Amino acid sequence: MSAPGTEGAVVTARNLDLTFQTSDGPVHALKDVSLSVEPGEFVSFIGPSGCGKTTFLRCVAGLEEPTGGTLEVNGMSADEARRARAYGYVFQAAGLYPWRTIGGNIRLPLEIMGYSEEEKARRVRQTLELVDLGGFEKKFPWQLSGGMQQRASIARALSFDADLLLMDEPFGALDEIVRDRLNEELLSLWDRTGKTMLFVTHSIPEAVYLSTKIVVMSPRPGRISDVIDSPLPKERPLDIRDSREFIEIAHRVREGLRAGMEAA
Ligand SMILES: Nc1ncnc2c1ncn2[C@@H]1O[C@H](COP(=O)(O)OP(=O)(O)OP(=O)(O)O)[C@@H](O)[C@H]1O
Repeated sequence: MSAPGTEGAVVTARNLDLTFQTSDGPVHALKDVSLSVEPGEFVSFIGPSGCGKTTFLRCVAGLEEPTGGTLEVNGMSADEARRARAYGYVFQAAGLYPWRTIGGNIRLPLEIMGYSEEEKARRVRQTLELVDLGGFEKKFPWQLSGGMQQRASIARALSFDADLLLMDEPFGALDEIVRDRLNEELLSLWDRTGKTMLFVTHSIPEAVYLSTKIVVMSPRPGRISDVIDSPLPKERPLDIRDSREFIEIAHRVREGLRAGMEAA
C-alpha cells in the first residue's frame, strides 16, 4: 500500500516492518505498513489483539525502532520527534503518578522542558479547563474517577505545544456511559485545538464516531488491511450512530476485520 499525499504530512510511514527477535523466534509485529497522516486528521487504528496497533504507535513515538522501511514524524525521524517532544502520549491506564497532585502530574513535562513558574501555572490551569477539570488541580489521582483520570492524562499530553496526540486505548477500561461522554468531549477538544490524533481502539463504534480515517489492521504479520476515509460531518451528536452512513462505515470496518482475520 502506498503513502500518498505525503507533502506536509504529520506522519509518513513507508513499507514499515518491525520484527521482534524473541527466544521463541521472530515475531513479525509490523509488515509493509504504509500510511500518511495529514495535519488535523483524527485517525483510529482498529484490529484484533496482537496486530501491531501499539507497536505502530510506539514507532511513531520513537520508542521502537522499525527493522525496515522509513518513518517521518513532522518531517523528522521518529527519534528526533521524540527528543523534540513533538507529541503527547496518552496510555490505556491513565499513568498518572499517584504521589503527585493532578496539577503536579500535568506540570511534570513542563518542568522537564524548563518552562517558567508563571508559564507552568498558566498551562496547568488552561489545560485543566480544556478538559473540564478546573478546580481539581490540588486533588490526587485516587480522588478522581477513572474517566476524570483519563481527562487529566489528556490534559497532561496537551499541556505543551505538541500538535500530535498519540492515544493507546485511552478509554478501554471505562464503562460505556463514561466512554460515550469522553468520546464527545474528545471530539470537541479535537475540533477546538486542531491537533492531529492517532487513536488505538478495539471498539468499532468508537472508531467510526471519532475518526476522519479508520485504519483496519490484521495480525500475523501485523498489516494494514483497509483504510477508510469517513464522510461523516465534523459535528457529531452521539445519535449519529443510528444514521445509515454511520452503520455503513461500521459495516465496512467489520468486513475489513473479518477479511483480515481470514487471511491471517
Ligand atoms: N517488546 C516486544 N518483544 C517481543 N514481541 C513483542 C514486543 N512488543 C510487542 N510484541 C509482539 O508484537 C505483536 C504486536 O503487538 P502489539 O502490542 O503492537 O499489538 P496490539 O495490536 O496493540 O495488541 P492489543 O490490542 O492486545 O493491545 C504481538 O504479537 C506482540 O506479542
